[in-house]
Amino acid sequence: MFSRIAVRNFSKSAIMANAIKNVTVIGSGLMGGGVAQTFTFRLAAQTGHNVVMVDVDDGVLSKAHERISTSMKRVAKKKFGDSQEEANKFVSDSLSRLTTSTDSTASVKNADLVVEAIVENIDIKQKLFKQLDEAAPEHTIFASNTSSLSIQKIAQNVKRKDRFGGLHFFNPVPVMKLLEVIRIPETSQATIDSMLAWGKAMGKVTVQCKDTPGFIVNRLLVPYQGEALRMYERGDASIKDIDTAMKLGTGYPMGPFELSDYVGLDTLLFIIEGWAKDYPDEPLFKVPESLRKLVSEGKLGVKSGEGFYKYNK
Ligand SMILES: CC(=O)CC(=O)SCCNC(=O)CCNC(=O)[C@H](O)C(C)(C)COP(=O)(O)OP(=O)(O)OC[C@H]1O[C@@H](n2cnc3c(N)ncnc32)[C@H](O)[C@@H]1OP(=O)(O)O
Ligand SMILES: NC(=O)C1=CN([C@@H]2O[C@H](COP(=O)(O)OP(=O)(O)OC[C@H]3O[C@@H](n4cnc5c(N)ncnc54)[C@H](O)[C@@H]3O)[C@@H](O)[C@H]2O)C=CC1
Repeated sequence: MFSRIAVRNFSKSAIMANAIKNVTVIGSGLMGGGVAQTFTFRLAAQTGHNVVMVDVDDGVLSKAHERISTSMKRVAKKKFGDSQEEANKFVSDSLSRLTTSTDSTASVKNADLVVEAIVENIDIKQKLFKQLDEAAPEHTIFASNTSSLSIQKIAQNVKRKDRFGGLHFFNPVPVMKLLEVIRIPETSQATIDSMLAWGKAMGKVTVQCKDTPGFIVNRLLVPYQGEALRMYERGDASIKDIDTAMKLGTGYPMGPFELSDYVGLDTLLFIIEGWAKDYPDEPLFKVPESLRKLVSEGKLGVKSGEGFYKYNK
């Protein structure tokens, strides 16, 4: 009985995921590159899908493509250890379904799903989606990977609000199993079902959430990171000891300072500043001064070579 239900559920999601043949990922930095990598890897097993990876910066696109290609070769070597021929075929078949573009509007002309992962700026996201709304076919589903902005605000200038939602991935995307699926009041059930099915087809475990600040994970995680910074600022414990305590005391893979460096201190500051502005009475959204100082000094974490810790670039 259980297995019959499972089979029925699987085939329902497989059918819905199958309706999505062409996916466009806009923004190919840390997150978009990871999203495109995940989609390309999964698509290799499901013929007929195509991924377009878009960025305004040609250099970012070539780097992302190179990273995907290197990872793909590594995976192929593991998968087809003794057959170089099969490994090469796997890599070339997969990469033949991945194209790159610097033209956002042209890239959505055949898209069934668009995942936006551009800079965390409401004006730029709104402007992009307005252009995409005019260029994409009527059935295309739009999703934002925003960490902290309101999906409703991002969708403000878009007519297809019933085909708009959030698909929030986690860093590093190919490794982290979770995908948050976010609805706005106008999002249709068919859109949510397609997004859930797509997430599952991409190997993710999905959870659903309303369009509230930080959705599930960041609403809990960002205040925790803020509290760790305030604990350090008060002099209650050192950065290293707080990280050690949370790793060994709770089993987290990274302590709050390591994780902040990993996510990017500029990204973290941007999230907290935005919420502090919108919710001035919420003490958990207060901006920690030590965070502001590091960002003003250009110390952004792993990506800049220094944050709370130093890294070899
Ligand atoms: C800000 C937001 O909006 C939301 C967010 O993203 S919040 C941040 C969420 N992310 C986290 O909390 C990450 C916490 N950290 C971790 O889970 C782990 O430390 C980690 C997965 C990053 C690294 O784990 P680790 O075991 O120390 O790393 P490592 O042994 O190097 O790698 C494990 C595997 O992951 C792979 N991997 C690691 N980083 C990767 C990346 N960036 N891309 C692709 N693969 C990666 C490695 O290749 C390795 O694969 P194999 O086992 O096939 O060789
Ligand atoms: N950094 C993180 O850990 C996470 C970030 N996010 C969200 O993902 C989104 C992207 O973040 P990151 O990848 O970290 O940023 P990033 O800075 O690494 O990448 C953003 C990319 O978007 C490109 N871009 C900017 N404007 C564009 C436009 N109009 N059209 C096409 N490309 C454009 C930039 O050239 C850059 O390559 C943000 O909304 C962020 O909040 C979500 C989960 C985790």
